[in-house]
Amino acid sequence: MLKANHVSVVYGDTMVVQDVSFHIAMGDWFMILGPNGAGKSSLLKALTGVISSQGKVELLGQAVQSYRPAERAQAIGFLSQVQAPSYAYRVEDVVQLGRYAYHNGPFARLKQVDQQKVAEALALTGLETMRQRTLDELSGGEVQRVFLAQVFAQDPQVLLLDEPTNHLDLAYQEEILSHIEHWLNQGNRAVISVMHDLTLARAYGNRGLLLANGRVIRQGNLSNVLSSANLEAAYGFDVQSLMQGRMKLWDV
Ligand SMILES: Nc1ncnc2c1ncn2[C@@H]1O[C@H](COP(=O)(O)OP(=O)(O)OP(=O)(O)O)[C@@H](O)[C@H]1O
Repeated sequence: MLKANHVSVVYGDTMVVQDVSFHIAMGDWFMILGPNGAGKSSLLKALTGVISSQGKVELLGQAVQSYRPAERAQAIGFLSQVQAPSYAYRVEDVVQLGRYAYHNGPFARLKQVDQQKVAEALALTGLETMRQRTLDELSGGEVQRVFLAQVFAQDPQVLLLDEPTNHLDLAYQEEILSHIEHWLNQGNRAVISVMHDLTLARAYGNRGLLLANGRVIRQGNLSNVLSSANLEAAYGFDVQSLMQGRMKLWDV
């Protein structure tokens, strides 16, 4: 459903993503992994077509750069790393904005299908009872769920997520990722996410790639990608021994 062919991203005179190619099939949860500054977010943004890149990204057989903005928003849902609402919007208003791509302007009257998609998104994220509350009355994890509900309401075929569990405690991490997994399992969909937590990436993803200094160290099934040797090549130290040593702290 999505193919990246020889994608590179250049800022000024620095190439931060170098000649990356991969494909994603329906049902995949594809993880983009690697250390800080590796180029993960830049690659994700290049996939959406919102930043210019070299190479080609093809979504559903069409170059993503050639989509009109509304068409693109109907195909791709993008959840960025930082959600900083500057106004105390109501939960249902934020979720309804996910239907913006299907209308002429944000104040258009919602049709029955829009109401249904909003209701489904609120149900999928467990926000039905909070729909009248304002964002300033919610916890950080609940706010993250609201923005996830917004991209669910958008009803895209591919969801791009930049660190969806950032700043969330363990319970909320599991909750958000379970909601995404549930969404993915409804069929004809795919998820691509940038993740720092390698254990969560293993638990929820099936395929992915490991980036370091803008280059792919390895891609494919995560069990192969996340080998001890690949992790050491990407992070510059023995990641698996560190994680295993930390796990021993929990032995009683
Ligand atoms: N708009 C920009 N202009 C110039 N340089 C940028 C820009 N955005 C990111 N960079 C640089 O590009 C490199 C890759 O950044 P990117 O955010 O893609 O990395 P990342 O792997 O997502 O990092 P992190 O894990 O820290 O979020 C970094 O060196 C960063 O400083």
